[in-house]
Amino acid sequence: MNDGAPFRKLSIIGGGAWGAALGNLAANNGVETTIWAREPEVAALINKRHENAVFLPGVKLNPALKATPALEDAGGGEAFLLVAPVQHSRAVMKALRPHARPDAPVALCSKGIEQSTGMFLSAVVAEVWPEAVPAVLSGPSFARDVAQGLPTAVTLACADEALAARWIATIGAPHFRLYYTDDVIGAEIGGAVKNVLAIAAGVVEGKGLGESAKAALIARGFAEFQRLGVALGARRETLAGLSGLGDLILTATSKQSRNMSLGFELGRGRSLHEVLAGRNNVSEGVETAPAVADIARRLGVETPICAAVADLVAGERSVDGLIADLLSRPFRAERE
Ligand SMILES: NC(=O)C1=CN([C@@H]2O[C@H](COP(=O)(O)OP(=O)(O)OC[C@H]3O[C@@H](n4cnc5c(N)ncnc54)[C@H](O)[C@@H]3O)[C@@H](O)[C@H]2O)C=CC1
Ligand SMILES: O=C(CO)COP(=O)(O)O
Repeated sequence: MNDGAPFRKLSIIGGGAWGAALGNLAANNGVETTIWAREPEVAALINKRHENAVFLPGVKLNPALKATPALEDAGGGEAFLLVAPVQHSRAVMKALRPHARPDAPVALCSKGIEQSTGMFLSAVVAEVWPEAVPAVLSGPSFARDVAQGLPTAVTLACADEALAARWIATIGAPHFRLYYTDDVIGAEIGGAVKNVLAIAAGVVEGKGLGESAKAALIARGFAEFQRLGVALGARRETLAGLSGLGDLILTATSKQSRNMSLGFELGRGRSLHEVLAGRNNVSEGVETAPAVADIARRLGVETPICAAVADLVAGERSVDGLIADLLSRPFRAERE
């Protein structure tokens, strides 16, 4: 692909750990970058201490990075990175739209499915901000690793290759490598479903079921999201790439993942309510699990692990009962 020019002015909608890490990348590239942070104290910390001490403590950010708690003040970007939790993204996009260029490029960086509608974020954007041109950024990348300059590679999906080149120039870096695809839905599916499977992987670890069980869960989980992905029109190469298998491996094997560590606590016997009450950050898999189970049911695709996570977070079944069910499924051919 040809090189693109970076955007001159970027707005980042969402002041959590990921918004801060991405803002840092853009500011390091000389892009005038403003983060909208919902919490005024987060905006003040970024402006005054150059640190998001609430969601990404201990990491120094580029002093040129600015933040505001007023959404209207973040509307002036030539382009937008959307990094709010998925369940709040529709409301935030609606509120932002009157203050922003209607045809602005929007890169979707959050990972999940809107529970109330079963929609991926590209479909939500098409509904509430129809002239905006969407891209999807997804792949194995913990905010802390990226903000500390550790090497990372992710997928940038966009139907418009020239626009993708501009995104790559805006946030890319030698330690943050972006690989281009035009398979937007493929990139979205990986990021959403891996969070659900990471909860299951955490349960396996919390229950002490062993490394072999974990590997089996990852492989059979990958089979689920391939079946679902293909049914939704994704390409297999995307599902097997950074935004799919790559992110599944990272998230399902590291306790740095909020989804995996949440599953771990559930496996240890704590209730979902207890685990969530002790956290200020987002675990997208909790709301995405029922959405994945619904979509799969509608399409007639079998996703037993995702369905088990949906039952678990709904409080409808116990960990032990769900594990017993999964282990007593009939033997079958691996390709099915
Ligand atoms: N943290 C990471 O390593 C990565 C996160 N992501 C994705 O980025 C998205 C944001 O996650 P993080 O930045 O990690 O968040 P976080 O967990 O660090 O912080 C929570 C964020 O949720 C926001 N929030 C809470 N209630 C809200 C509401 N009603 N309306 C709007 N915003 C609200 C908070 O202001 C805060 O910005 C998620 O979809 C996540 O899956 C993607 C890649 C890496
Ligand atoms: O998406 C991520 C890494 O690629 C972050 O995962 P968690 O949200 O589970 O921490």
